[in-house]
Amino acid sequence: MAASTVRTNLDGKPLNPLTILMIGAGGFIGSHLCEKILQETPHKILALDVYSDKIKHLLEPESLEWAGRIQFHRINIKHDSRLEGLIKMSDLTINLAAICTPADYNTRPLDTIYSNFIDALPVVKYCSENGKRLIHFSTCEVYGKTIGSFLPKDSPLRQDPAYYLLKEDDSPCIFGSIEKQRWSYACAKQLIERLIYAEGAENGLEFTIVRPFNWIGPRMDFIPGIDGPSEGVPRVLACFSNALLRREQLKLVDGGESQRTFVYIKDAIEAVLLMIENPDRANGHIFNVGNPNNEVTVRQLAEMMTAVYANVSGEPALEEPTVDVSSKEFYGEGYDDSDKRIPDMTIINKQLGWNPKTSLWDLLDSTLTYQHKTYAEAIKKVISQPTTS
Ligand SMILES: NC(=O)c1ccc[n+]([C@@H]2O[C@H](COP(=O)([O-])OP(=O)(O)OC[C@H]3O[C@@H](n4cnc5c(N)ncnc54)[C@H](O)[C@@H]3O)[C@@H](O)[C@H]2O)c1
Ligand SMILES: O=C(O)[C@H]1O[C@H](OP(=O)(O)OP(=O)(O)OC[C@H]2O[C@@H](n3ccc(=O)[nH]c3=O)[C@H](O)[C@@H]2O)[C@H](O)[C@@H](O)[C@@H]1O
Repeated sequence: MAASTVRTNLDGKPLNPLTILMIGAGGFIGSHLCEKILQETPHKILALDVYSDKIKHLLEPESLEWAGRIQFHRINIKHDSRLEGLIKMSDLTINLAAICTPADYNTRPLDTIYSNFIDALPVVKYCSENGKRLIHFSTCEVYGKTIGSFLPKDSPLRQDPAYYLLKEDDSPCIFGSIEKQRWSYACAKQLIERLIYAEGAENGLEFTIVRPFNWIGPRMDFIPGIDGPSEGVPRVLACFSNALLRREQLKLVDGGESQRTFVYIKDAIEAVLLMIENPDRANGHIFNVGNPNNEVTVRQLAEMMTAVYANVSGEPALEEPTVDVSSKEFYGEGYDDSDKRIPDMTIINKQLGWNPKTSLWDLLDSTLTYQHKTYAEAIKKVISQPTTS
């Protein structure tokens, strides 16, 4: 960034350098957000996480252009008295910390609820008490299931956007029964959203809530047995990448009929930077951030990833690249699913003028090129090792 450039926000006001406390900076979204802020803005980051592997390249070597603008704090927000001090030192707090892999929601519901609700409480409280701005990461899962999912399969109303389009200020939150522990995450996220909203209404907290719709790209989650637990189940991008790298079949849960819209992480991060730098337009709002043009069923996603990976790796795809598995077998008791997730973009368009750019083919191409370069050799080594009995 040229030192002489005067950066302005969407209303033409000059931008002053901010100190940003980023909680969960060492995760997938945090690592991309740190990169963007360091490369394109003069802001300082206090990066807080229990892990730093995904931002190691930003922390060292110290000779990098942004040395001095990022400081890592290895802190668990569950129990650390330094949290309030860091919030006080910052102009803005961004909270990304969460357990957010669906395999955990029904198998570790207590950890999921504590992580997404209880552990976020002090962050909200300290921001509110100290008059500090908060950008909190929620999820599109707060919408749960669509109204249309309760209609008969052949109902023409299912084609009507009124029955599936997810709107921040209008759509209801529809979860399954309490035994369906899948919804522990969505419910905890919904309650923290309501608490933040109430802090805004009653105590004047300046807040923005982000609802990401399946952001994907490099550094998402982990590859089991390589940089994560060998029995771990990450989100779908990493599950399918892992299978492709190992030349195993991609598992389609309950037929792979659920639909998702995927957005490229680099497009989504542009939206977050707009929120950071335009508080007058972002405060008090909840924003869907997704790409309504990139909708596929999970089965279609598997087919696309198989085709792209064959191209990227130069290895032909398996003759039968996918296999059906039941959700009970894959995730265990208590799993349930969102049927369809299309974000309404009216609010983010109006407030921030943001639109996603990258097609699903293009984002899968760059992401799977990254996965191949990063993991293919390591996987080959693991596979060639004799297994111990
Ligand atoms: N990736 C997506 O598409 C997506 C979609 C919806 C919502 N979200 C939300 O966005 C946020 C970030 O998601 P992500 O994909 O980067 O997940 P991630 O798991 O990669 O990142 C979360 C980070 O928070 C850290 N963390 C968790 N608990 C902590 C604690 N107690 N103290 C300190 N650090 C802690 C983790 O170590 C991790 O680095 C989450 O709140 C998630 O619910 C993400
Ligand atoms: O990314 C989001 O916007 C949100 O949604 C995700 O939830 P989900 O999309 O259900 O999670 P994925 O693991 O990405 O699964 C997507 C779909 O693929 C299916 N799947 C997953 C993995 C697999 O190997 N096979 C498979 O068919 C799942 O059953 C689900 O229908 C996670 O809950 C969160 O990270 C986040 O809040």
